[in-house]
Formats: sequence, structure tokens, C-alpha cells
Amino acid sequence: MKTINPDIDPNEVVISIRDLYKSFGNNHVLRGVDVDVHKGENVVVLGRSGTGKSVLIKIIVGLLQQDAGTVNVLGQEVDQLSNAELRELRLKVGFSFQSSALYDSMTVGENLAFPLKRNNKRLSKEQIDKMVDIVLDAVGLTQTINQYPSELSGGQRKRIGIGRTLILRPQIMLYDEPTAGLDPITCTEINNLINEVQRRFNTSSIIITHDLTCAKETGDRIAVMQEGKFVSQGSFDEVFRTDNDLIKEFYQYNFIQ
Ligand SMILES: Nc1ncnc2c1ncn2[C@@H]1O[C@H](COP(=O)(O)OP(=O)(O)OP(=O)(O)O)[C@@H](O)[C@H]1O
Repeated sequence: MKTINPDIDPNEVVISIRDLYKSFGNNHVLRGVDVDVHKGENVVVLGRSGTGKSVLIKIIVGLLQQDAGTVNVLGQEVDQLSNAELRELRLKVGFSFQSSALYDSMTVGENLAFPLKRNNKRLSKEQIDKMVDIVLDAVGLTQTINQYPSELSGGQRKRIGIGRTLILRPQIMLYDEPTAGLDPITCTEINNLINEVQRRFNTSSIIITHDLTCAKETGDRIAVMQEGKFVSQGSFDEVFRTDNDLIKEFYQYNFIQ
């Protein structure tokens, strides 16, 4: 079970979502989402397939626009931002995709350096090398710097993918199913890494997952999405000590270590 991060600042909200609605035609996906994420907090979003978890993440980074409601990220209303302002915001919000999407033709070191070179043309080679070293150390893969993605295990690729997101030092990390398709030992490594990232870099995170072990190990707070809104939020035990049949069913279908 996760030890709640003592550095969470309850007075600083980094993501604030109020009464959020989003439909695609007659498919009413988000129907009144309310949630806050505090500085330093890992919030796990749990929910069955198709409940709108990925749509929520896409609205947070401005890849989709809501129909109604407000989404405030680091003090800015996302749907009011110009394209240039959105680009700035996205540098502060790291998005770790389900597939780690590394470039196969580049070494691990080059993959990590790539976002830095693209986003900050003034950095010297020494500065870039130093930042690559710091991130490789954080993800525990210093020895892989000259290897190609095809030479890494699935779990290592995932960790480098997270490292590539981290290298821009985002204030917020969004993880979309970080443990999907990984064996239980590798899942544990990724869960530990998510917590390590939180501790070392003081990030706030939203972690989307179906994996209750991941939720239990990484979440300071769990938010359960059902029929387009959050029906329960709290610690893992608070959320699953419930009379809600759908939440009980969700629990029973998962294996808890
Ligand atoms: N761009 C889009 N256009 C039309 N419908 C969409 C679009 N994006 C998502 N949807 C629909 O919104 C609903 C929610 O999708 P979403 O991907 O957010 O689910 P999810 O909760 O993340 O599911 P999973 O756990 O399977 O990833 C689905 O019915 C999906 O078909």
C-alpha cells in the first residue's frame, strides 16, 4: 500500500476540473466531471473501458475541447489558450503514452536528448548530456545509454519512455495505463518508478489504469469514473469499502497482491 506523500500541498491545486461535459454525437462520454489534483499528489483514475478516461486526459492537454465546464491547469483555463500558449503548457505537462513510442533508429541517449534539442535550442552539449544522465539515473537505466530500443525489454522501454517525458522537467505527469501488458514484476518496477518520480521531481500526476495493484501502490487518492463522472474519491481503502455494486464488481475482477 502506498504511503501518502507527506509533501502534498493541500493549498495548491495544479489541476482543477469543474462540471466537465463532452459528447461525440449521441455518445455522452463525460457527464459532469469534478476533480482537483494537488501539488505533489498522485491521483489514480480507475474505470471500465470506454468510460472516458483518455478523453479526460486529452481535454487536460488541449487535444480535445470540452462542450461545457472548466479545466484549469497550472492556473490557466486550457480552452482559452492560444496555440502558442498551449505549446508552452504542454512543456509543463508530461504525457506518457501507452506505447512508449521511442525512435528505433536512435540510441537511448539520443532518444532522451531529442525533446531537449527540439524545445531548447540554446542548451550546450554538456548541459544536455548532464540532463540525460540525471534522467537515466532516475529511471535506473544508466547502463543502457548507447543501446537501441530493440535491445531493451518491454519494461525498460517503458522506463525510458517515462524518462523522455521527464527530461523536460514537467510539473505534472499524465500516465495512460503505465502497466498495461507488462508482467507483474515489471509492473512493480513501473509502480516504484512512478513513486520515485513523484519524490525526486515533486511532480503531481494523474495515473489512468485498470490495474488495481498499480492503483494501490501509486495512488495518494483514487478517483473512480463511472458513466462519465467520478462516483467515488478517496484512499484505496475508502474507495473499496463500499456498497456500490459496480465498484465491488470492479474490485472482484482484479487480482490484488
Ligand atoms: N475523437 C473521438 N471521436 C469520437 N468518439 C470518441 C473520440 N475519442 C473517444 N471517443 C469515444 O469516447 C468514449 C470514451 O473513450 P476513452 O478512450 O476516453 O475511454 P477509456 O475510458 O479511456 O477506455 P479504455 O480504458 O479502454 O482506454 C468511447 O466510446 C470512444 O469511442
